Amino acid sequence: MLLGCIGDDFTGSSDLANTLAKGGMRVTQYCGVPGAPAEPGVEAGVVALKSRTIAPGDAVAQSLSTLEWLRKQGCQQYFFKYCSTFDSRPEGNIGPVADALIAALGADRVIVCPAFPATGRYVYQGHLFVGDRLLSESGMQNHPLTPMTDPDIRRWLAPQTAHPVGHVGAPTVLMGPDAIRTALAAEHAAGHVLVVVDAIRDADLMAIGEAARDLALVTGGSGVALGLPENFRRAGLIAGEATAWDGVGGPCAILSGSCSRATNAQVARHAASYPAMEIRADAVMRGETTAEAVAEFLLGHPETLPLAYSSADPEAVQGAQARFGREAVAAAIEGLFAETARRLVAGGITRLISAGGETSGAVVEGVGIDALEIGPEIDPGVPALKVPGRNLALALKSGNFGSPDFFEKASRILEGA
Ligand SMILES: Nc1ncnc2c1ncn2[C@@H]1O[C@H](COP(=O)(O)OP(=O)(O)O)[C@@H](O)[C@H]1O
Ligand SMILES: O=C(O)[C@@H](O)C(=O)COP(=O)(O)O
Repeated sequence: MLLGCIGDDFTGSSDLANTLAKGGMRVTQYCGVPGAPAEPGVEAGVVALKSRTIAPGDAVAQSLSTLEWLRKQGCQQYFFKYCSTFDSRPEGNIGPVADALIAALGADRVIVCPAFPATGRYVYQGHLFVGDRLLSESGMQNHPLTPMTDPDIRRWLAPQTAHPVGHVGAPTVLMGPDAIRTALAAEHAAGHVLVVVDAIRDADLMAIGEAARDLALVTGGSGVALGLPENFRRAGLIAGEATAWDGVGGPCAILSGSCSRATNAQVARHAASYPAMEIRADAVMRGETTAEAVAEFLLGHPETLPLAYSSADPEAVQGAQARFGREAVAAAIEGLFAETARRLVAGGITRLISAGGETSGAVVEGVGIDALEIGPEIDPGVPALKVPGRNLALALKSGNFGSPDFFEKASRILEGA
């Protein structure tokens, strides 16, 4: 294994795995820290954690034990994957995990770059944009768990980390890898360990990737990983053969616990043409909606693409959180999706589509999956996935990713169409 990656959620990890696989690396996504060594031939290992919104101390502990396993696999470089919308809270977990990895690896200049131009995430002058809006006006200010109310990544990161935060601006990045390397050295000399690096185009990310060749640790969205496979290729370390991927036929079901704008639109569109069950937070909290009932509904429509969703608009989410508490609602809905997913797979579902990072973490844990093979890209940032040795394919969609017809499209690609 050459590149060892720690992902703070499951959709984000499959997004990173997708980028590395497209870059020609042989990638496996692991669901939690594996209990055994990686199988031979894996060039990039992406360990998915569900650590984005847990207590910072727990996120650090899980990330460090992941690092320990990755180090045992012989990795030459490490990547900490977080969200392209920098999802975090004033107490973490991006800063605390980055600090712990810096200490463990002795890293002294660490790129921080959530940019992902293919999905409209740009970093310019230290500020994060989604499309033509600042992050804090993009809908992310209403996220159920990590409301992002400040678009200045340097300012948002500062209270999360013990290190002063530096910046390499777009004018330098546009000059290419040597200029970026020199700027990182200057930031290092100025005492800045974590350095926010601007990027607005894939070409910028390729240049940053090249400049990162000798860095022990890189952090960011999947975009900044775009240039990393090329470093290994130039060094003659990766084989670059694509592994064959066959789809999986059989019944399909869709679970959506994401309340992000893109998902809400995908849910509304899908529900207009297919069987759909709305899961209301209040009914879950009162025990009126159970996993048994949700699974029964979905398994009752085997010939179609049935959907069950708790996706709701910001007012409904805020109302439920005010009545029951943010963490309590999230935990109850995630628990419901986990148990529903377990029942679906036990009931014969072979293609499972899940929308939302935390939701997907719950779904994968509910089904009990150790590792995932990476298949073709469904939409930018979302690959088709298959469970090795089982007749089960998945798509784990990040909340704000995917075209309006994502669910139909994913079902076709999972089938190999
Ligand atoms: N109707 C709802 N009311 C309140 N919280 C909800 C509702 N539906 C889902 N949630 C919670 O909101 C969170 C959504 O996060 P996630 O699944 O990561 O989606 P995204 O990828 O869009 O961020 C989850 O913890 C989920 O359980
Ligand atoms: O970088 C991204 O945007 C995604 O890979 C990701 O991490 C998304 O997280 P969720 O929106 O919570 O699924």
